[in-house]
Amino acid sequence: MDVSRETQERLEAFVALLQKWNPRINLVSGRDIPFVWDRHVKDSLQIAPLVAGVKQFIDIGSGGGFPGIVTAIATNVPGTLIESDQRKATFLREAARVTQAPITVLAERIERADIAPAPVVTARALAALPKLLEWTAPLLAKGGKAIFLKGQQAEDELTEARRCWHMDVSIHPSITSHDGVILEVSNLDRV
Ligand SMILES: C[S@@+](CC[C@H](N)C(=O)[O-])C[C@H]1O[C@@H](n2cnc3c(N)ncnc32)[C@H](O)[C@@H]1O
Repeated sequence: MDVSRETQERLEAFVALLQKWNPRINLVSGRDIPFVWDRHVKDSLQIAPLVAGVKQFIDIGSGGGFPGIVTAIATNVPGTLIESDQRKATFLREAARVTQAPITVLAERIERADIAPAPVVTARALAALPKLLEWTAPLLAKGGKAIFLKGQQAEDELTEARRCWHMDVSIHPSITSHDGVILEVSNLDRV
């Protein structure tokens, strides 16, 4: 995905910070450190076109900032990143300061988050779809959509989730992982 030079520089500053902090906090697997750009940044960048143009987004279980920080940098859409691990939350705040990403960090458990719903909720590598939807529903504004980066179990998780939820789902193939998909979920409602 093409990004502007300014975005590229902000993303590079983010990756440099993550590489500096990772030995202390384990934001991503140590084995991934040489491949952060391909495995994590590019993977997260894929959802930028799906988020661009909305007023705000919420990213749940943000960890080291994937996709939350990358999305905020690439789109300049303001985001709230919910991450219960205090050390990771501190990292995310520092990443926002260094990169000028327009984010707010909520160092709280998702199920306790008391914030206004947003038109987009994102998540990556957090939980199976039924649990993700439980967490997402209260945070999603009416008419909004959820965007989940999922692995090869996505089809099975969708089957399971449809027992409890009505929803429309667009499935986009991942360009960074041959068995990964991006689920775009709208019209979410309990069965
Ligand atoms: C496997 S990591 C994935 C992080 C990131 N989204 C990524 O793709 O690299 C899951 C993250 O979600 C956070 N998390 C898990 N359950 C949570 C909850 N109930 N509330 C807030 N954060 C949670 C964990 O602390 C962890 O940082």
